Amino acid sequence: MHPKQLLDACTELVKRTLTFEHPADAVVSRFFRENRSLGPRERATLAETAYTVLRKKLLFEALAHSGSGPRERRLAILGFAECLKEQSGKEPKTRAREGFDSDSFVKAALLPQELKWLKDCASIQPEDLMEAHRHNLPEWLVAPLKAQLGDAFWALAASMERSAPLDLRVNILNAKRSDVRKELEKAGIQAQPTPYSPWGLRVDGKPALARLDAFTRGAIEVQDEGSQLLALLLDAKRGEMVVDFCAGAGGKTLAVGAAMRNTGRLYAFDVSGHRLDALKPRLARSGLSNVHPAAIAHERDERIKRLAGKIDRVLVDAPCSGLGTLRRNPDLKWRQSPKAVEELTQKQAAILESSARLVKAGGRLVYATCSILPQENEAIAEAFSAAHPDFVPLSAGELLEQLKVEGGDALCSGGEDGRRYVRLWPHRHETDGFFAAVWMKKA
Ligand SMILES: C[S@@+](CC[C@H](N)C(=O)[O-])C[C@H]1O[C@@H](n2cnc3c(N)ncnc32)[C@H](O)[C@@H]1O
Repeated sequence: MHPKQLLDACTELVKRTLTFEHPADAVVSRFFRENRSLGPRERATLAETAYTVLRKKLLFEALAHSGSGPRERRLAILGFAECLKEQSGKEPKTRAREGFDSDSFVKAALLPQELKWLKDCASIQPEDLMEAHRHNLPEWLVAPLKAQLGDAFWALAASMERSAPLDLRVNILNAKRSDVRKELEKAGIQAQPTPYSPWGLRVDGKPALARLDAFTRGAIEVQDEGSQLLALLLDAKRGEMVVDFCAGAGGKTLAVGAAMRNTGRLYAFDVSGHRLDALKPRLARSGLSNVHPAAIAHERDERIKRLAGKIDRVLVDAPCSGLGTLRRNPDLKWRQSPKAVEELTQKQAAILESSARLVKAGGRLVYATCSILPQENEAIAEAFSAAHPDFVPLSAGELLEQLKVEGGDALCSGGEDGRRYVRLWPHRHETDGFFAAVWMKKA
């Protein structure tokens, strides 16, 4: 596709994502379905351009006050130029061999006056920008993040403007991490063991995985290292009765089922039958037969009542604002609101309350989110502890130590020993932002 046409397509995609009517990943997927002839590199440029605009929306909107032509085109030009620079920096050898030069590509796409405007924008120094144009976050999010992080707020804001690494979880039921690593290397894919999760591999770049044998035979699944750690924290054992209360498409379910070595019984509940449907092909690949997906009407469903007091381990990966995943879902910072978060906290408390009824004496309860807001995390956990003296809070740091996670203390915060909760941050741990609290039901 000619650079001019690609920029036009980027402009259209940027326009659609900025309506915020649907999640950006759904808008991008739909756009690709409507334009099936797009090649992999064009798709990558389109998606990254749209995501760059979402990540740096406040800065780009300020820059787009100058220049000429439709506003969406100006925003798309800024995202397009940045994305191409990034791409050429990441794969210099391959693309240089193909004669690709990002500057000439951008030049070929732009009108002369647009090129001049882009150069003027690039000459602005970061220190001359207003604060909001440097952090690109909505004001309502800034105060709670600064209160938690102090000066490290800026490192978080910068990390949220980058894309997340590609992490894989090796299915320990049918593969070994070291073998899978070698197999990927043979396919030209470099990967390193993740620093904390014993199941993880962090892949260089963003290679296509779906056609790899390791993928089709269920030896690997794409899963952020942080998400793997939450499944690990449940520490589900062979032969146990386990519930994944908010299983969704089953990222954590699959990890927990493999940790149970395909024994016992693992119920995967969710109110969304649609999400549970997405678990089925993954389940088929994984070789697990101990997982029982079931759609529930709500958290007080009859099925829950029947299992009350019978379950060894319950994982509550609660619906949340998702603000820990801004590297992957940058649109969330513009789609969420304080009101939506407030509503979510009520849902989270209700789900935790109901799911706790399942836990048997001596059993374990894990509450987790991919949020970085204390009201969805520590506040929910502390209110639950206060209302339930029969649930003993466990130290996440101690549990990670028992699970032989090296440097596990650095993943934790809160409580008397500073290790009560798992608290993962993109700028500190290179994972999405995650929270987890663990309790044991008194015998
Ligand atoms: C954070 S997502 C789960 C992600 C999933 N555990 C994974 O690792 O891929 C939260 C899930 O909670 C589900 N949910 C929302 N309300 C619920 C409820 N009352 N009871 C059970 N699940 C609920 C949503 O449908 C969504 O799939």
